Amino acid sequence: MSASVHGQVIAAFGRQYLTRLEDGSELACLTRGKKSEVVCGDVVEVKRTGEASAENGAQGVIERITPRRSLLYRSDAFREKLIAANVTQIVVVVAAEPSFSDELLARCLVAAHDQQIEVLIVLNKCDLAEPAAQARARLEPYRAIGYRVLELSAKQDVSTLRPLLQGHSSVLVGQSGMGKSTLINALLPEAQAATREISSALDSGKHTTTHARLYRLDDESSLIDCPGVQAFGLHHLSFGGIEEGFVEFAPYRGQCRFHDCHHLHEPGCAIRNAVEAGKIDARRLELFQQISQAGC
Ligand SMILES: Nc1nc2c(ncn2[C@@H]2O[C@H](COP(=O)(O)OP(=O)(O)OP(=O)(O)O)[C@@H](O)[C@H]2O)c(=O)[nH]1
Ligand SMILES: [Zn+2]
Repeated sequence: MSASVHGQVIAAFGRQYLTRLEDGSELACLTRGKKSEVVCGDVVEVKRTGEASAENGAQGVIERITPRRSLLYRSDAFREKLIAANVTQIVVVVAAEPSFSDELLARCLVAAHDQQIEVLIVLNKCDLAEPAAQARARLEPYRAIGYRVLELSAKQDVSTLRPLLQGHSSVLVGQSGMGKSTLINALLPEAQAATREISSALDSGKHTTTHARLYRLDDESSLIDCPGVQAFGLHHLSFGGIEEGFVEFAPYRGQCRFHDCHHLHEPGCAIRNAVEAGKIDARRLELFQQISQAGC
């Protein structure tokens, strides 16, 4: 029996995982049991189980997941979908066009706040002047409440993004079409090659574009690319948890007339009063109402 070694999950393909071990080598692994709770970014204890065979690429088994610094996940009433573990920063990619969902953005920010993960919003395709101006205006409320917004054009230059990834374990999320792949390829020209290698190590090339991957940028920095998200359910968060994720509500929380105010139509609502006074953006309250009333 060989001893366990530590590694980090760098790709997840269904129930198969590629791990990078402490010595830099990579090992394809399975988990024990049926339910797969392992996610990209997890630091795991791995036991070697032998050489790969033609029908089974697995060469190790994940014995244990070490405690996570953070866990980003989405959920609906039925299931949870893990996104990334141990990240310190979420990079939400939106684009000048096609038009991005500000509800999805708001949901990502709530999830990040819950896990105490830093947020960076990247507005891509800023070479498209007119749509970029409109997108910038939609992001203005986010800047105003303190979120960092970096404008760039992934097709032209991503050098301004690099220093903001330094020292972080970042996860890149965004709707399909926002230019996430273009961004990754510009940051990591070797990423496409890595993807090919990973898919040959696991699962013979299936699912190449549909699962998360972790890329190392340097010794202190890494980047997880995950599939385009269209929905970000927050079923796992309470009303209060969602409220906290609307950070600009903080000064007014607990000041409504009713202790259990939902900030909908109740009289004496401090949040609605703040909107009327121009202290809170009206669209943000609308998003809060949508998200908190959606039941997830
Ligand atoms: N004008 C312009 N177009 C861009 C830029 N970045 C990406 N695009 C285009 O936007 C489209 C979507 O880009 P992708 O990188 O495939 O987007 P994605 O977010 O990875 O989308 P999925 O692969 O569907 O998840 C492509 O046609 C890109 O060429 C940019 O900076 N400027
Ligand atoms: Zn209220």
